[in-house]
Amino acid sequence: MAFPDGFLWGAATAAYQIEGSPLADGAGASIWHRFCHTPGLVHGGDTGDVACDHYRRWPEDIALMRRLGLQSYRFSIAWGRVLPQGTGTANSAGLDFYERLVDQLLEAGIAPNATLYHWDLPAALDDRGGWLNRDSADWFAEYADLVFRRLDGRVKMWTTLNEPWVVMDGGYLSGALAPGHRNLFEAPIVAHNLLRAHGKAVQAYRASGAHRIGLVVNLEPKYPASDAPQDRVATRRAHAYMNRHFMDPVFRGRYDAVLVRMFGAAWPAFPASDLDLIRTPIDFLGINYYTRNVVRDDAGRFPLPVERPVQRGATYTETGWEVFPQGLLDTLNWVRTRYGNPPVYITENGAAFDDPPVAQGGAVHDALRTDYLRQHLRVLHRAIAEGCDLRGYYAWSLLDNLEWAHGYSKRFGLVHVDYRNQRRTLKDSGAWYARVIASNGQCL
Ligand SMILES: N=[N+]=NCCCCNC(=O)[C@@H]1[C@H]2[C@H](O)[C@@H](O)[C@H](O)[C@@H](CO)[C@@H]12
Repeated sequence: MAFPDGFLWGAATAAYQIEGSPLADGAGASIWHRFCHTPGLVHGGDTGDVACDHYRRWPEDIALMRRLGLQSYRFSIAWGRVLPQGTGTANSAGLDFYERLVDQLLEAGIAPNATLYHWDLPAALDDRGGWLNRDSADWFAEYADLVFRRLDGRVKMWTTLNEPWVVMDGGYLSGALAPGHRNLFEAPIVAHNLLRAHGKAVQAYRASGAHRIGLVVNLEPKYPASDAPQDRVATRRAHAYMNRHFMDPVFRGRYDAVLVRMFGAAWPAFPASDLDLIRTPIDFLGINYYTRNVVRDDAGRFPLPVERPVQRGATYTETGWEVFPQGLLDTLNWVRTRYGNPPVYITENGAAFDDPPVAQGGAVHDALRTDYLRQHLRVLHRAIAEGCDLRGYYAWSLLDNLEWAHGYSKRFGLVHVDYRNQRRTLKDSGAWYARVIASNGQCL
């Protein structure tokens, strides 16, 4: 099932999850450095102090990307490496690191796809209120403009934010992610400032950039557990809270009324002009897809109860997510029909499984991951046939890495990392993905 000519095949990572050396060469600490170094918050007390040591081993990792035949590599830039205090004086060593990485990617024939914010807010800005401060949109635009002026042209695909929903829900409601707040009144303020920051960065790009910029969202289709009215109402609420929450303002210039009602008194009165900023047109949408959610009656409770009722006969990943490729097709058709069929890249898709250990001779027989990826790629081919403007796909992740509060206990990589000695081993799924890329999907 060949994909269209020019379909872009890649893999993705994020700075704090792979780089290590979070304070090297003048870099400023991030909220994830602080979060990991706060006892009890991350599995096993794991931190990003070393991670995959990519800050030093990036040439070796580019060689791995060449071996996979990647056409593009999605990575994120650590704001605190570039602006240690978040604003003000730039750190040339930090900019130099990303410039060298980009230049070598281009040398290898791999198109860089840079994400400006993948959750690692400079701690100095969190001390000034972080995303709760309306000034955060200006701080982000200053950072974005600095990086655009340094790298645009060599980087031709930019995304502003990675998964603002997770930043809001994990960082300010459940508290499971940095900065670990649990405050219903903070969540909509953070979401709104993230969206304003996105809009200001897009406007900054239109002033100086010459290529393409987008936004990356996590979309998770919601299905009612039954046809009972209370299950259907709960499903619509879950859909409003996660999926329409950011898509509606960015593409339609207004918030979902169901969402506003759910927050009730916790929903502030935002200036109408903010929505004009937020809906500044983008060039493409990045969708991170992992799983679906089956939703039962929430009895009107908010925040929503986080539950994933077990589906008989389904396969589940190590993060507890049901393997449900149909949800990816349903999501892509929903985006196509509700938001005017924007150009879409799958910017993350993958799974953590309990991989077998590295076998003698260096192999990792991760058949479950290969099967997960194959099922989802086959669905993409159908989505294109059904009219979705799907431009490319990035597997999550190039390397096993720091899975946030799960620490190093969950492995998503196409490449195994032995954290004791940083040895990389290409897994069977990685070798298989290389064949998919080489055949433009023909071998699926
Ligand atoms: N309720 N509920 N919801 C679950 C919704 C899933 C949200 N998590 C993600 O999408 C994260 C994304 C992240 O970019 C990457 O940095 C992470 O390593 C991967 C794997 O975890 C995924």
